[in-house]
Amino acid sequence: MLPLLTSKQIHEADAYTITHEPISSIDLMERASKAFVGWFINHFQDKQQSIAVYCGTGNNGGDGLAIARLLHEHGYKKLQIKITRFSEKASNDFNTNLKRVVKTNVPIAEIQPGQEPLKESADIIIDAMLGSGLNKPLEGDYKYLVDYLNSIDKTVVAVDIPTGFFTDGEITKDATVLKADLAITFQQPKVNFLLPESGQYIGCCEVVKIGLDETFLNSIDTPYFYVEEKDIRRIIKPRKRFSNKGTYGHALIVAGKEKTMGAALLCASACAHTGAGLTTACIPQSGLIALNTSMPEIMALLRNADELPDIEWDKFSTMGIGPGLGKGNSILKLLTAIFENFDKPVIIDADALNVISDNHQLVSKITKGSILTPHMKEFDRLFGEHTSWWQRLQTAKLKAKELGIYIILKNDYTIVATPDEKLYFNSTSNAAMASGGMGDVLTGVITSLLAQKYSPLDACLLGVYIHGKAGDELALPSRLHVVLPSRLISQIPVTMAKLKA
Ligand SMILES: NC(=O)C1=CN([C@@H]2O[C@H](COP(=O)(O)OP(=O)(O)OC[C@H]3O[C@@H](n4cnc5c(N)ncnc54)[C@H](OP(=O)(O)O)[C@@H]3O)[C@@H](O)[C@H]2O)[C@@H](O)CC1
Ligand SMILES: Nc1ncnc2c1ncn2[C@@H]1O[C@H](COP(=O)(O)OP(=O)(O)O)[C@@H](O)[C@H]1O
Ligand SMILES: [K+]
Repeated sequence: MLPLLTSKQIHEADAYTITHEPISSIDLMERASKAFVGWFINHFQDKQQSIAVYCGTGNNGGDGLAIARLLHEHGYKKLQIKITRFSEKASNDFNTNLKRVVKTNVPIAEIQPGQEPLKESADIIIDAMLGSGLNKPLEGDYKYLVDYLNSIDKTVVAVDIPTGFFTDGEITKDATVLKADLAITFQQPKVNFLLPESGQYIGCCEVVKIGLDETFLNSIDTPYFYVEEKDIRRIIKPRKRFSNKGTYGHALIVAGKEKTMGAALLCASACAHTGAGLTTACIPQSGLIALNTSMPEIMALLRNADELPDIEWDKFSTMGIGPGLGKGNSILKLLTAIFENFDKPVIIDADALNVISDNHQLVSKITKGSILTPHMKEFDRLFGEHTSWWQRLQTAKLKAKELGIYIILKNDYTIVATPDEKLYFNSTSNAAMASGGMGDVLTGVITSLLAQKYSPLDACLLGVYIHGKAGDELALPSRLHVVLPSRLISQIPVTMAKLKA
């Protein structure tokens, strides 16, 4: 699990590494700059392209100067450096790197406060003006320059962090940020890179390791974690010899109504494909033929609008409730009955979440350890309108603790909030998965894992990861535009096998 740090904590890790490795700060800057250049030269191989390196006068600018020198040494011919002398202060490492780069004869221009930006004609802009030292929104000279650079629509590669972008805290709607096609960031992704609001500022992000002290990084107290494949490999369990269907639990999928039976079918199918020993779908009579013809493996428990279905509570290991279920009084009664009679954690999604939003007294009745899987709109219906994802993170953390539940906030980097106030960011999935029914599949996957006796936390982390990974395996190699949920379902056993290999 990679702990994600705030800017302040990254500065602490920086200082710790300098003292304890030990390494001088100028050498650490050189290491970071080399890591940047290593990635850059692999991806921008045309050495005839013109490159302008914009440098502030802090350490981000110091990196920029070192990067310009290293690119010069690698044979990049058309380099120029532009220093923003907007402050009288300059860091020691900036000054050292300035002395070093002067010897290369790469042309250097300085932009003074109040000066019109120099007309920029370079093909590529390397942004090394401000990084993790940003301490206020851009205004004045920086804002003017960044607005100009944004207006000329060049390829921008940010060093560590785009100028003007706060790595933690709320991203305000009117922020001025130098939009980066690519951010090559040091050591680890920054929390705000993983939130949807960053999409308009950062085209894509690459993380390059710079050798900060790993033991120290892992010891820092943070609620934010990034889930990697090695974490998932530790969680996923093998199918054992002599096991039988009873070993892997019996899941009940409570879903579907006449015109949204597809949601129930997707959810139940995903549940079976993820390995539940038995799957039963609690559906209306109108869906029975569809269920029996499309998935003979799955059993049916019929329900009608007028009375509660006859659920044998002890029979089921867990329940996944909500996809295509519909709303209204009968569903309210059904949910209430489940919360009153079934004492194991359940998974609550889609319409079931909306019924809870409309009947807020149900929130406190949700069985402890249960898992809610809202997308952004369902989340806001449940817990109130939010104007930013940072706010949503804080609410998810608070509510997961208060209610003793797990909240899976679905997104590009889906977030799992836990009762012990941690937030885990998933690292798989892609935009080809933005297709109706994909959330129903996720609910089936997680229900299946809970039925197989994974703890709620492991079921959340593993389920979200597998779901996204199956989508990645299908979409990324051939750059598929779209992956349909039913296709993703058939990939799940393959994905799980690879993770266990
Ligand atoms: N561990 C790592 O990851 C490593 C990090 N390294 C690099 O160091 C970078 C961080 O460097 P840094 O701390 O010197 O901060 P940086 O971003 O250059 O800002 C400098 C000054 O800008 C100013 N300023 C702030 N906001 C402003 C505003 N809105 N408008 C105008 N001015 C503003 C502010 O001055 P002040 O406001 O205090 O006068 C501040 O002191 C990091 O991103 C990475 O590139 C590597 O070299 C080595 C390992
Ligand atoms: N752009 C995207 N990048 C990554 N994952 C995505 C993207 N769009 C959707 N997904 C994933 O697909 C699922 C969509 O869930 P949801 O919105 O509930 O769909 P539905 O209600 O249609 O079943 C979520 O797991 C989400 O993480
Ligand atoms: K920068």
